[in-house]
Amino acid sequence: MSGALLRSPSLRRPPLRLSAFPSRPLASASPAAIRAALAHPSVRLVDLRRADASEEIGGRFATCDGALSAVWDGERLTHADVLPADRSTPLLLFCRSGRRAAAAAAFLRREGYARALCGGGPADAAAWEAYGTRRREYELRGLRQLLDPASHTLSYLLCDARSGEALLLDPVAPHAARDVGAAAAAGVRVTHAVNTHVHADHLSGSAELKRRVAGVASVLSAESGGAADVRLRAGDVLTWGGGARTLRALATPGHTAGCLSFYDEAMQAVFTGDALLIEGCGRTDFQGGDARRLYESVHRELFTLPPETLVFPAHDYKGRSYSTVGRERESNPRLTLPVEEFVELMANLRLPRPAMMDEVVPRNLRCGE
Ligand SMILES: N[C@@H](CCC(=O)N[C@@H](CSS)C(=O)NCC(=O)O)C(=O)O
Repeated sequence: MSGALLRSPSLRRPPLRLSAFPSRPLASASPAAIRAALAHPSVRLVDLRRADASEEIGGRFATCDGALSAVWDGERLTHADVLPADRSTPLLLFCRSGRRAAAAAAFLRREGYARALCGGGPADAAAWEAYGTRRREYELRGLRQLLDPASHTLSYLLCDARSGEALLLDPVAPHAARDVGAAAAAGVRVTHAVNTHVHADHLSGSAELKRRVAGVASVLSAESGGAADVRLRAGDVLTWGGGARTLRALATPGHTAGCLSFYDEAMQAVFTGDALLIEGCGRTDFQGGDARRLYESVHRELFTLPPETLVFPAHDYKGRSYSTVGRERESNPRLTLPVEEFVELMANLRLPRPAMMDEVVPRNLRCGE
């Protein structure tokens, strides 16, 4: 059977019951219905976009406080388990214009989320207005989020159009050509390949980028014990983009001994490596890992940032794109535990060792050489 036939909705799904849907199933809810949903104490907001400059309108990425990140692949939510298990929870879905949200809301209603509503998006001014004070705007300043599906690593291309420079955070070796191409497409050239830590699950792309682009500097923390062109310490500020752009290194050890997070205050964003993940955190069972240290450093360095700060982790295993400091501080299921319970939980995760660890850690101590 052809792929097209296999994907045909009519063959895989029961026929639609129109009575189960709003009268305009592929339109956004009315502003009044959006306001009513927002007033519900257990409503969950779901953003179906990647936090990526391609989703900006007029140079601004607009979103809503507390929104969950989820992925709509055109047919389904790729990881439905990011949603609340209780299917009676009211869900207000949004994207850029409301198109993806409308299709996803209809899908979720079929899946039993009877109160899933399409809440439009920032390109639908009437619907977006209804979100009132929950709306928030960011300048992503040319950010591109790039995924390695094999290791679920999220790399970040930060572009500075004015200087023509770009910085790559946590590049993955097999994707060096893609990353250089993404920079070229944005009209910029990579100058820095920054590693939040010595990764254990994939080979750092820093060395491969250096081979492909003259003048790239690899960056790693000094505390990691590794070698790099630039070795940073906590509190150091990495300046790039012709001097116009900065990343402040925050010490967030505990997943490994030398983990740094990078704060871009102008972007209102923090790149957390494997220290803070969306609704999770990095494991602490190798490379100088220490659960208590992780807990304390995340609470001290990250949870004290402004709550609206966007959180960009180096991994997500459920396809999510971003979170915020406020959301993680309030509801991260691990890091909201009392410290002793957190330490015990982390000691009992029983995760398998990353398959490539023995091969990649020695090389990542040299930024992938
Ligand atoms: N299965 C993967 C490794 C998965 C894993 O261990 N992820 C790490 C980050 S990469 S070292 C982690 O900290 N996970 C936390 C968690 O709760 O999952 C592989 O084989 O490479």
